[in-house]
Amino acid sequence: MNKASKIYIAGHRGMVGSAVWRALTKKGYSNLVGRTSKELDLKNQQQVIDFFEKEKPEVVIDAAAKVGGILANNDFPYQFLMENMQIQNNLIDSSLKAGIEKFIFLGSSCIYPKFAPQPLKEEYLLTDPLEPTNEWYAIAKITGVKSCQAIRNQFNKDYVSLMPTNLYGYFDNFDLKSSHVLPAMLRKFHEAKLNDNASVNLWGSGTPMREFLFVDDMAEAVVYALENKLPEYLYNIGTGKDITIKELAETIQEVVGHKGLINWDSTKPDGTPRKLMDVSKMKELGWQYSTELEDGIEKTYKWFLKNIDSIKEVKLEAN
Ligand SMILES: NC(=O)c1ccc[n+]([C@@H]2O[C@H](COP(=O)([O-])OP(=O)(O)OC[C@H]3O[C@@H](n4cnc5c(N)ncnc54)[C@H](OP(=O)(O)O)[C@@H]3O)[C@@H](O)[C@H]2O)c1
Ligand SMILES: C[C@@H]1O[C@H](OP(=O)(O)OP(=O)(O)OC[C@H]2O[C@@H](n3cnc4c(=O)[nH]c(N)nc43)[C@H](O)[C@@H]2O)[C@@H](O)[C@H](O)[C@@H]1O
Repeated sequence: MNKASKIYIAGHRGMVGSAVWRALTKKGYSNLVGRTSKELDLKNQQQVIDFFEKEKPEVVIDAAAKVGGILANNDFPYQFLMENMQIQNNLIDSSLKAGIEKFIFLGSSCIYPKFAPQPLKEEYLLTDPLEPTNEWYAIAKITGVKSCQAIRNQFNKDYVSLMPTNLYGYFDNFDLKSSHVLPAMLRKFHEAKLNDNASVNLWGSGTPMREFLFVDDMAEAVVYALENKLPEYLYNIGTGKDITIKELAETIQEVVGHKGLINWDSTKPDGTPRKLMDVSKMKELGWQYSTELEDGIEKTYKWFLKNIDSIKEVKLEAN
C-alpha cells in the first residue's frame, strides 16, 4: 500500500477507528480522511454519495457502527439492526460505485451461532440460530460480511471482513448503560474504591466466558489487512484465549485496587455462554495479538485515570 494513498477511516473518532488512525499515522500514512457523525451522517445515502464524489478516497476502512454492550443491544434491537445496515450499505455501495478496490469491513464475533462448537471457526457462519440478546446487530453485521463477499466474488475486488472478538482500550465507552463489560467494570470498581470500597453490582451470573483483545492489537490487524491481499473473505481477530466474567472481575478488581464485595445481579442477561475465536487463519498468514489481558487492562486503567474528566464530558452519564 502506497503511504500517500487516500484512506478514509469511517468512525475515526471511535475506539477502533482512532486506534487505526494512530497506527497508520505511526507507519507514515499521510493521507488519512475522517468525518464525525455530525459532519457526515453515514445513515444518509445522499450525504455519503456526495462525500465519495468530493473526497475520492482510494481505500475505505469501515469502523463506523452503532455499538454497545449486552443491555443496549437487547433494549434497542431496531436501531442496532437498521442503523448498522444503513451505515454499512451506504459505505459499501458507494465504495463499489466509486470504483474503490480495497474495503475493510469490521463485524463482530456475535455473528456466529449461539451454540456453535468452540473455538469458533469462520465456516460456522450461518449454521445455527444466533444469541437472542444481539441477533439484531449480528444480522446487520452478517449482511455486511455477505455484501463484501458478493462484491469479491462478482467484481473481483479486495473487499474483506474482519471479525473482532470483544475489544477494549483507549477511547472506550465508559457509560454504564451502554458500555461493554470491561470498561463498565473498570469504572464501577474505580468509583467503589473511591467510595470507601463499597460493594460493586455486576450483571448476570459471572459464568459466561469471553475473549478480550486490546484495541491497539486490533488496529495492527487492520493494518495487516490493508497492506496484504488476504486470500479469503472472512477472518477472526482475537487472542484465542478466554476467561469467565467472574475471573475478569477479579483481575480488574486487583488492577484497580478495590477491596470490597461483588454482587451478581441475576435480573440482567448473561448472553451467549461462550464465544472463543479460532484465530488460526490470521496466525497462519502472519498476524497475531501481542498485548496480554492484564497489561491491556493496566494500560486502559491508566488512560482512564488520566482522561476521566474529558471522558465524563463526552461519554459518561449518571448511573
Ligand atoms: N467495541 C467492541 O468490543 C467491538 C467488538 C467487536 C467488533 N467491534 C466493531 O468495531 C467497530 C468499531 O467499534 P468501536 O468499539 O470503535 O465503536 P465506537 O467507539 O462506538 O465508535 C463508533 C464510531 O462510529 C461512528 N458512527 C456511528 N454512527 C454513525 C453515523 N450515523 N454516521 C457517522 N459515523 C457514525 C461514531 O462517530 P462519532 O464519534 O463521530 O459519532 C464513532 O466514531 C464496529 O464495527 C464494531 O461493530 C467492536
Ligand atoms: C462485542 C459485543 O458484545 C456484546 O455481547 P456481550 O459480550 O455479551 O456484551 P457485554 O456487554 O460486554 O457483556 C459480557 C458479559 O458481561 C456481563 N457483565 C457483568 N457486569 C456487567 C456490566 O456492568 N456491564 C456489562 N455490559 N456487562 C456486564 C454480562 O452480563 C455478559 O454476561 C454484544 O451485545 C454485541 O453485539 C457485541 O458482539
